[in-house]
Amino acid sequence: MSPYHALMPLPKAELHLHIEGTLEPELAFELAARNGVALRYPDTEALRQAYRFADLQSFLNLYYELMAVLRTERDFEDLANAYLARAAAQGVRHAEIFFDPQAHIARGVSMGTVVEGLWRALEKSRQNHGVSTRLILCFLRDESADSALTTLEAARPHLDRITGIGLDSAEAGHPPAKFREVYRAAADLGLHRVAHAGEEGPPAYITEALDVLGVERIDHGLRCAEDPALVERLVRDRVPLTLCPLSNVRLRAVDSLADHPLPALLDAGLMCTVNSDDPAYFGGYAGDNFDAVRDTLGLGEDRLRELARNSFLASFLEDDEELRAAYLAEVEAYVFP
Ligand code: HPA
Ligand SMILES: [Zn+2]
Repeated sequence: MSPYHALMPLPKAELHLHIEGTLEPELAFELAARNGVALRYPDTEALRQAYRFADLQSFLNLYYELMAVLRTERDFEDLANAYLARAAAQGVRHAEIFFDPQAHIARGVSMGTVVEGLWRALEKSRQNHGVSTRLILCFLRDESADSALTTLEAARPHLDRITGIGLDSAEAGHPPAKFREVYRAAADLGLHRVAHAGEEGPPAYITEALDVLGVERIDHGLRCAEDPALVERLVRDRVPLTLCPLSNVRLRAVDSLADHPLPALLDAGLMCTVNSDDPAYFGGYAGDNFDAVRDTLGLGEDRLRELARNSFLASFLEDDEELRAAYLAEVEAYVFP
């Protein structure tokens, strides 16, 4: 990775971050010991050796397995605080954080434990870490549409903590339209809507997420590059893409970082952002992703500043436009080293 971390202080918002994907091996072992959960790896080094993925599914298998260590409110609080501290050290000023409640409920951990545990860290995040936050509840697209509706129902007592909904997990074979009803219900509740689309799934899933689910941002969206008419639409409507370059390399969505379409997507006029996805698994947090695209894709200062600006413009900060304006001013004032 980057020989030096020049872009760590560039102010940025992180818009594509799965909190369960920030579980570092050290914390996984600490929580396993605290909760008496057995892991099938002898130590952190052995666990790290398992971080070689052939595709999205092979990653998801380990991601869901390790969640077994998360059991109490305190565990979720500790997980979020560890992420926020690392993110702050990499210039993240605002984080919109995904969580996967179905994966926890299936293990007997309640929605309340997850949301209230995360909230303990999030409500003090500006004081403790200098990072503002939002929480986005994701539905697992390889579970049923009914399960998503039940999950939204379970979240109702906690909606004052939740800004929006998303859609993640195994994409291929699980088109966005499967979740039409729960997205309609979430819209009626005044929730923001995003969805993973075009990571492993085809460009048509991006179109469907926009047309059927009414999403405001596309998570990943990488494969839009295969459909020029879709790119034209995304440019015209200024639909933000939350790209995750290091994730794409680790999950083999691209052959190498040098082959990543980010420069071409920016040149096409798309509203791109750069994010970390599951940083404990993919080799880097937000600043690491910025450093990597600068070093490997040769993005210049104008493009890097544009990415940082886009991250705040695409964030769900419409309830605090003053804060968004302050962040945008920080981006414009930033002096590159
Ligand atoms: O990169 C991802 N893609 C889909 N689902 C996910 N859940 C966690 N990370 C991911
Ligand atoms: Zn993701």
